[in-house]
Amino acid sequence: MTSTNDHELAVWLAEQSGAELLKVREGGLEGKALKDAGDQASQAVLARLLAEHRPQDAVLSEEAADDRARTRARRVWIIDPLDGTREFSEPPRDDWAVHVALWEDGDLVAGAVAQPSLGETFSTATPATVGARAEGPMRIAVSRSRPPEFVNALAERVGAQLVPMGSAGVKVMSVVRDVADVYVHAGGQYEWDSAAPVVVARAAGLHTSRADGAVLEYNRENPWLPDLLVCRPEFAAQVASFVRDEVDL
Ligand SMILES: Nc1ncnc2c1ncn2[C@@H]1O[C@H](COP(=O)(O)O)[C@@H](OP(=O)(O)O)[C@H]1O
Ligand SMILES: [Mg+2]
Repeated sequence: MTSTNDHELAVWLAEQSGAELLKVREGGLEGKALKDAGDQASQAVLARLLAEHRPQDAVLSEEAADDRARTRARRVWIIDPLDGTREFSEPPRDDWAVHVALWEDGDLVAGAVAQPSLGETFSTATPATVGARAEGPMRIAVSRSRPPEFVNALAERVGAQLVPMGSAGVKVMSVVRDVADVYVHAGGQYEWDSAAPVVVARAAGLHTSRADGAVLEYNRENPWLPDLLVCRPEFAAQVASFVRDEVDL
């Protein structure tokens, strides 16, 4: 790839890694061996290509030692080489993703979320348009393995259906794709789980915040960022006020 802007680079990186992950998945491994092979292969692709194409930039990755010098850097790539590792190891599930985000001077500025099994990449290079929502009750995307404790009470309060699926990126993109209206999470996550999905969702005009409505901050010394709300803007106040009133975050 020749020189390119950060938005296009994010897409290309996520798709290069996605192609590698599809190959790994065809390789006959299972269970933990497949998870580990996927994490390592995708990390290797992203680390190599970032070093080649953006040698000056810092990187925060789920799969690499955290060099805290990044907290003094102007530009930091925040990457999750394989989000939804569990689902990746359960073929033919398609709810896993590659996350590539760029943080610059205080906020997220570019990103891509590839869903290789769907052959789709969502990005800030070509922001998605979120159309009119499908008719019917509110749909809340939640973790299939670790849903927040309060989601059943929230669903009952607002008359919503729960839509369980793997991967934070896939759940955020489900709101972009009008498969869900809201993704709310609490109880644990790191910056790499939400950075790329959040910048892509913002570019599509969606609401993004902490679960209680507070501002999301990235490239902090401690990358623990345990809760998240991404939704159609019209649902943000209702969900965030439920979380503020009813949940100990
Ligand atoms: N309680 C928790 N603590 C730490 N990480 C969590 C978590 N709940 C979810 N996550 C992370 O968020 C991502 C999406 O999870 P889920 O599919 O359950 O919604 C996963 O990333 P990885 O697959 O990259 O590890 C998972 O590890
Ligand atoms: Mg992750």
